[in-house]
Amino acid sequence: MNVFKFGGASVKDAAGVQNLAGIVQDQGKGTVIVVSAMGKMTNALEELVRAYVSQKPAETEEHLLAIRAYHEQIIHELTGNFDRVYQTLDNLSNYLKKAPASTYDEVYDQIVSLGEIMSTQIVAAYLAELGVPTHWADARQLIATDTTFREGQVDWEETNRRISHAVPKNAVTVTQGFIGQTPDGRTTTLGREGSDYTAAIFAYCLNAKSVTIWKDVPGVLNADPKWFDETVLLEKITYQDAIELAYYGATVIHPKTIKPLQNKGIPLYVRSFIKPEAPGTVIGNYEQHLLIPSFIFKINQVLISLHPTDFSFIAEDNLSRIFGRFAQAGVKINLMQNTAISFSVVVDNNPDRVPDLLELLKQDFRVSYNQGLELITIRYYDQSTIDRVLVNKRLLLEQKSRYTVQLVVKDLG
Ligand SMILES: Nc1ncnc2c1ncn2[C@@H]1O[C@H](COP(=O)(O)OP(=O)(O)O)[C@@H](O)[C@H]1O
Ligand SMILES: N[C@@H](CC(=O)OP(=O)(O)O)C(=O)O
Repeated sequence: MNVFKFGGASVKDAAGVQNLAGIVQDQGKGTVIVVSAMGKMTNALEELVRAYVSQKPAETEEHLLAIRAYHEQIIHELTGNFDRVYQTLDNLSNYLKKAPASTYDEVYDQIVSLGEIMSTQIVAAYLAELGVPTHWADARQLIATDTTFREGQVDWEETNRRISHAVPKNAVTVTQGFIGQTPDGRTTTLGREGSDYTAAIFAYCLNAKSVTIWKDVPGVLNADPKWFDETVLLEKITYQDAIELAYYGATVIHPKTIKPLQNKGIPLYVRSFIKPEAPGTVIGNYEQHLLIPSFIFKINQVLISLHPTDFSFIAEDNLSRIFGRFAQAGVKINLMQNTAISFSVVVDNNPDRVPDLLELLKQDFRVSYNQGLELITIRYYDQSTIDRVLVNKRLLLEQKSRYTVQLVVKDLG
């Protein structure tokens, strides 16, 4: 049994859905297909949430209409029974008529999760129309999480129990990435880009033979082609290297994806949905680590520096307070460095979270911050690779370990 994951880019329009069907039709029954929201729908739904929670009816309506039109356009170009998609759109419209009744993050999950619900309803209806025996599985009833909205933590035992009974052998199962449910039935999401992780959860629970994530790139490259002109396809990668690359921000794979697969020795293929016959990249149990340097760029970073307001050093008590504040604000640390009397942290400049974090930190520390920075990570670096990425950049902070260097820079261009 194999698990396939199709991200938003692969199903951004009707041609994408048809292409997916072409790839899936060659597969045996029993295959599980995990699908993300279509195109940039998650971003569009996020904007809808912002308008709705801040009670701007005209803006809310405008976003809703755009979301409806986008899905209707795709449906119009396909054949199949899409009643369930219209039902979901109507449910969303009704939900928005009432005033927001819970926290921002909880409302976010109830709304944003519908992107995945609609994409899978479209894909399942289209596959069924082509005569593929199709089973639409509701991932909310399979992936059990806690109540950490927008970053649901998976209850593996319960999820395993549910998934192992939920996948028929005589059909292709179509399910949603990115979403789950709390014990009392409220929808959660697993964190942005979390559909790869869903594929790994299904594969783990079903002891799958392999997972394939279908992307708009030939496989895992040694740098994001959006930033680098000359990239090299990495044909084979160890789980360890893949975890490190994803952890440092190579967005081609969600960082939580690898560990469950590594634990069961399930290979992860990253292949091109544009050129499905090409072998792509395989991640597995190999001896040899990568032989060429890999580059990871993260833009829109903010460097936050903290200084105690009294005469204390940055020692255990201050550190535990600092980490507590980051956890409270739900902000992940990309890099940290301390001296005796200061502590510097680099994080993604998320407008939903960073302003609250700064307020929390100001309660205990003198805080300064520097926005609009880039974080460059090079795995298997040497001096020439560092020199290459520093052209036209001002270096603010550098951190080296045996295999990895991280550079916080300001673009001077
Ligand atoms: N090392 C890398 N190798 C290949 N692609 C990368 C790498 N790092 C970042 N990317 C980016 O990842 C994108 C694919 O991931 P993503 O957009 O999340 O796909 P999907 O929405 O299908 O899940 C590529 O278009 C590419 O720009
Ligand atoms: N749709 C969600 C989950 C996801 O993983 O999407 P994608 O596979 O398109 O990156 C998001 O955009 O965050």
